[in-house]
Amino acid sequence: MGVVVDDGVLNYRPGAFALAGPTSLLVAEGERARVAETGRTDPADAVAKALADTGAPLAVGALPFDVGAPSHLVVPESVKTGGAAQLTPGSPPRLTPTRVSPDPAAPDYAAAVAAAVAELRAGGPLRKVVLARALRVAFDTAPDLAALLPGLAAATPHAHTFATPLPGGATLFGASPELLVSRRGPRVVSNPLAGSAPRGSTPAEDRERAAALAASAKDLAEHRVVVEAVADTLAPFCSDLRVPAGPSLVATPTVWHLSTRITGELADPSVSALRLASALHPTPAVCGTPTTDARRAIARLEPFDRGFYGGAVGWTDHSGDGTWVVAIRCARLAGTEMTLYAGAGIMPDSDPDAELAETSAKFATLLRGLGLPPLG
Ligand SMILES: C=C(O[C@H]1C=CC=C(C(=O)O)[C@@H]1O)C(=O)O
Repeated sequence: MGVVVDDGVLNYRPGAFALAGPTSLLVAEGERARVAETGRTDPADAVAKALADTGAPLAVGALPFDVGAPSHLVVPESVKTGGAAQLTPGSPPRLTPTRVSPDPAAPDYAAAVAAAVAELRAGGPLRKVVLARALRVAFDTAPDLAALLPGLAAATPHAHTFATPLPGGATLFGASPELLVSRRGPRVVSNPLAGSAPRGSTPAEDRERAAALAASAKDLAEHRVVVEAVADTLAPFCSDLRVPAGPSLVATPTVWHLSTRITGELADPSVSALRLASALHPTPAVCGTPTTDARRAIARLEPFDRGFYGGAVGWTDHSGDGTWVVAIRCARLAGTEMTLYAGAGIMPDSDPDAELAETSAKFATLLRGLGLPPLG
């Protein structure tokens, strides 16, 4: 197998892996080898072995939210890469669902946030927890991802649009605004996001919301927790690590985020992108801090298994280069059932209604990009 470089438009076919960033595109098809299920261990060694055994240039796939669950990593049959981040251009199709049901219902999500706030204020170890909700959407006929992904990519030009097959025939797909880690030679980049506000409906309101987010003590503290965790994890791997003093603002079509781009030079160039991704995951942007307490709170307060939502999706090659994005703004498609996910970082001064509104704004990225009706 070789990597075919193609600067043109590349087609996505269902069952393939795709990761389309603002300046790059990778589409991988087929399954030459499945990397041995690796729950609770760092999968980087298993992937390196699979690449050495097969002589293949790279592996692709997904890490689940729960680090104790098996990852889904494969050595594909064929890989195409492109410089231009284009899937076949297209406008979003109109999807007509037969049923849309939130899980949990909005008042129950707000109650879970209130319970988390009470725990955060109680003086125990928990400092931040990310609580998610799901939207279960049913259709008469199975939606065609090949038709959906181009519209999603066009609607979210600054995100990484992705699709990755999951065990059992389902697919996780989405438009992640958050780079967990990329490695090119010795150069490492991570771009954590945390602290968010829905976009405004007029330019003036939009500017006000951005300014309020940039000045929000709650959101700045929520963001700092993530930046500190990412920097602390990367520091032992790096001879040089640059962490900006404060965050900047980035916008998705529906949400403002606080963002910090962290860059570094690897001290040991044999450390792969996947090893860095495994060390970083789960960051407090998807879990909370301390990690173990946050994971326990999530298990108690969320009524569903996250599966691969909140995990990581990406590729790593034989030289150790790779790109891994945080699996957010995403959905799981299994036949005629689609489950969308959105979470929010809960801090001691979180307002349950504001966190609910934040998750609704996050759902809107995907709903719009897929041509689904807005939340009622
Ligand atoms: C967990 C999600 O977002 C994370 C990433 C960016 C901002 C976040 C926030 O402000 O809460 C979350 O930490 C999600 O979109 O499902």
